[in-house]
Amino acid sequence: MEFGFLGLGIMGKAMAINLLRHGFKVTIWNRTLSKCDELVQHGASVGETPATVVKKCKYTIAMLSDPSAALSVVFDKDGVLEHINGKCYIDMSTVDADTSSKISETIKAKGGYFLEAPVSGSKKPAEDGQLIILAAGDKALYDEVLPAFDVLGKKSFFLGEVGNGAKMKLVVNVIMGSMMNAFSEGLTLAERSGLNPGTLLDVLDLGAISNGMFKLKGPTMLQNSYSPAFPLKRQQKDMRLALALGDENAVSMPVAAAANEAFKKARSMGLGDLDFSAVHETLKAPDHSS
Ligand SMILES: NC(=O)C1=CN([C@@H]2O[C@H](COP(=O)(O)OP(=O)(O)OC[C@H]3O[C@@H](n4cnc5c(N)ncnc54)[C@H](OP(=O)(O)O)[C@@H]3O)[C@@H](O)[C@H]2O)C=CC1
Ligand SMILES: O=CCCC(=O)O
Repeated sequence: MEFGFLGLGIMGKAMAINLLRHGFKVTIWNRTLSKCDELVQHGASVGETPATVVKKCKYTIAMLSDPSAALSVVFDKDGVLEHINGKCYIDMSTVDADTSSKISETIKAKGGYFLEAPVSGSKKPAEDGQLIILAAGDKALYDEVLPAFDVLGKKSFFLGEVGNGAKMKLVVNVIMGSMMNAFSEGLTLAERSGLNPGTLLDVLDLGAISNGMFKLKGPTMLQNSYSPAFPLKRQQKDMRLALALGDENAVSMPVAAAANEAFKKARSMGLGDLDFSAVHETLKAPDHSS
């Protein structure tokens, strides 16, 4: 099975390498061409534009930063639409439902097939083929590409009409972003009140709120180490999109709104390219209270 792959950032690179390792043929494209070099070593071919990739491959996956990138790669000159007739496009980027629907409707109107399939799980699960895939759209296409999803993920969900995958992903990430802020406040409170925050991690891990994120990020946060697995600017994008979904559905989300403010503050401090756990740094501003 041959796949096109557009977008070789943290996630796209790991996912495309995984497909190559499992015997899929992969033709790649990335806006910054130099990022293709490493994948060529793994056996990938390079397409000059998104249009040439789609022309060559029956199936093309995209893993792009945000709604504006997802739209640009489809609608701009030399974009996906130019050769989409009869071809299949699977957008795994985290975007809002409106963006996904706009892409879907246009692709279908031009004779193509569309599936949205955002993922839960970060850099390591992407490297290990342990993502959780939240697909929606064309069910026949979903069934066709399951062999690839089985390589990329540990579990795939088919959620019905286009938009449901995007919404599910945003709901998951708004919970995650809010949890990260509560966790960060707790670590800081432990430290400032004279407790050993390492012991707090052990206590948390034994109780009802033990979870993978605390386990993975806690030790590195205590070392002020924020090598990006999930860049903070992407988490803030997801908070923004999830809050907009809350607006549309008249859901009051004060916890998420406060978490979003913390991520915005972190971005304003120049931390956007670090891991989203760097929101922890916002609590370290000088304290003039005493
Ligand atoms: N990192 C993570 O843990 C997870 C991320 N996600 C989601 O996956 C997607 C990718 O994330 P991630 O890999 O971390 O992000 P990165 O910032 O590492 O990669 C972003 C990718 O988008 C490309 N891109 C950005 N703007 C444009 C544009 N205007 N036109 C064309 N290409 C563009 C970049 O190209 P270039 O190299 O030229 O900049 C790069 O390939 C995002 O939607 C994110 O929310 C989902 C689950 C986990
Ligand atoms: O969108 C990014 C999600 C990161 C994760 O699920 O760990």
